[in-house]
Amino acid sequence: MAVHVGLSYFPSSSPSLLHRPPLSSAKRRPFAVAAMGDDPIKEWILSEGKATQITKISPVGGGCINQANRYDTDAGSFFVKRNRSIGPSMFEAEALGLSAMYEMQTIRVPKPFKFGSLPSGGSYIIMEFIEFGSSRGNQFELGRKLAEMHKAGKSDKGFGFDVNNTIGSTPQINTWSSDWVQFYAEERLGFQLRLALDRYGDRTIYEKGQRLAKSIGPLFDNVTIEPCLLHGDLWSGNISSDKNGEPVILDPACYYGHNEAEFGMSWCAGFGGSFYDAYFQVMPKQPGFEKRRDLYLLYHYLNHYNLFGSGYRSSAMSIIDDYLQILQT
Ligand SMILES: Nc1ncnc2c1ncn2[C@@H]1O[C@H](COP(=O)(O)OP(=O)(O)OP(=O)(O)O)[C@@H](O)[C@H]1O
Repeated sequence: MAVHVGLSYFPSSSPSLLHRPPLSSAKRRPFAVAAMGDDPIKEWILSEGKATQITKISPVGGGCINQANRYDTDAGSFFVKRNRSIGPSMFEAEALGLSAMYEMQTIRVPKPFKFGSLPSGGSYIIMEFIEFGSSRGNQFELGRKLAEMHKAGKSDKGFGFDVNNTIGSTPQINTWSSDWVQFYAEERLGFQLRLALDRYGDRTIYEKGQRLAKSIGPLFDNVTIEPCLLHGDLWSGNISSDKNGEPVILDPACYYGHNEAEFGMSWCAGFGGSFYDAYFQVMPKQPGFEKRRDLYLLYHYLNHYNLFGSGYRSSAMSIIDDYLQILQT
């Protein structure tokens, strides 16, 4: 029997924070919802994927959260990720993020084809397979193309995204907001600070961090902030290049936000001078960029603290202390 799945974003077993009311289906579903057969991946590849035979299935290493495979067929290769325990909401968010970036036709991202539930539990996503080249690619091109994506990817709904997603495995709340400073203070910093309080009982970082979150307004004086489509989790593990040396970005946590927030993972992205030069040629540097830089690192340091423990606490705490001093709060 064909069963429709994925009619709500998050199954009832998911953390309630992830739940968002469904939007109108016409608006939010560029992908058909998968019907469940014995092997929905094979079924899709052999029907809409236009293959008549799958010649080889091989594992792809490198990811931590999901199991990845390459499917070779007579209609080309597909990249498939499976998660044995999480429902389709996570891959729906990945598909919507990839699709939003793909549509900009600026920087290369894999085209997402399908996501759905697995009959044995868990979920899958099928996307374009990209043959990676041997180099990390050209930093100048990466900066230029990323800036072009930021420039092209505008939103008339404000800051946020149509679905919540995850940053690492931490929920990332994307409820639309017209106010970036409030969005960043509450949905980014505030969310992580509450998590640190719940997870570690860390009242010091929570209270100081909340003081900072309420006082960041002056850091944005004289800046016009437009919502730009962000990859959201841009570190070296999610950056590659194709056979032609063109940059490719993968595994996003997309939302529309201030473009500078894209550099929040720069401490493990290896961006060099030519990357920033090219980026700012397309998206000029805004007044006060340097003084906001650490603020955007803070969200990811807090997330690393929440995900991986106390090794990241001091980095987050010293950013908070420095800003409290600068802002005299
Ligand atoms: N579209 C693609 N085509 C070919 N290979 C890919 C593609 N997307 C990802 N890969 C490769 O597969 C590996 C795993 O993918 P990915 O990082 O998306 O997995 P994940 O388990 O979801 O992520 P993570 O655990 O890193 O958050 C990547 O390191 C990359 O080398």
